[in-house]
Amino acid sequence: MSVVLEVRDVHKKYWRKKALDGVSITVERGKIVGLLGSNGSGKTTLMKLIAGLAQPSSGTIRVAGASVGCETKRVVSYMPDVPLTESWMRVKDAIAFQRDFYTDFDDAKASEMIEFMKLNKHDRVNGLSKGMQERLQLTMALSRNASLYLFDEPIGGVDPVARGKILDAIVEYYSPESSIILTTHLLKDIERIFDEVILLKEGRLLMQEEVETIRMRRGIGVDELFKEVYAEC
Ligand SMILES: Nc1ncnc2c1ncn2[C@@H]1O[C@H](COP(=O)(O)OP(=O)(O)OP(=O)(O)O)[C@@H](O)[C@H]1O
Repeated sequence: MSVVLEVRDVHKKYWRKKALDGVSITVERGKIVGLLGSNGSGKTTLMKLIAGLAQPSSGTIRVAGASVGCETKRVVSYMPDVPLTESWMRVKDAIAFQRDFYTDFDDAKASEMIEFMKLNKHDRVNGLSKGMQERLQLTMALSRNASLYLFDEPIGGVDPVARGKILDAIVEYYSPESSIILTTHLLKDIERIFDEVILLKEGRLLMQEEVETIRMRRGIGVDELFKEVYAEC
């Protein structure tokens, strides 16, 4: 199976604060990976570095074989933990913005997702609830045919009933040729879609392991593992 992401010995410092401290991970194509850790462990920082929105202090990051830069930004679809939309936009403007910006934008997929997410094209984005705003961001990110999707807390504001359906949509709308890295604190709800998990603590990599291996070797799920590992936090 081919590798879509290679992170080697990455350090990131904000002044004296070490946000990432020698992190190395590899993600293969077709995998859905949970990037987990307590608050401030470095998850968003790692995503920003992979997306090319910040530079590592040292170390290397390669996406689909290329160093992070213009080329990799074309194949990485990033949904940050804050909305990407402008206050004047309606839902249709936000979608059009994404279409204009990215050549891999898939109109058919976007239309299907807008319907599935129960979004109204004519609604103003600044009038959307937190959950609806997240549905829009997810629609924008998943409507691209990217190689790597990075979702930072994608459904924290979505109600529990819709959450399950949206998770199913994530699995359905992403291509098996691509990979997803997703951060979340809603482990109980989301762990079922993970193939692997990466655990960060205070900027360091604690483990990268397949969920199946965790279940087989330790006899516990990801939610329980998380509670064990971060018990003292
Ligand atoms: N722009 C910045 N300037 C200074 N320090 C920062 C900056 N961004 C992040 N940090 C620090 O780096 C560390 C890692 O932050 P990061 O946002 O990556 O954590 P996180 O795991 O995503 O946290 P959370 O689960 O709360 O979203 C934290 O100590 C944070 O305060």
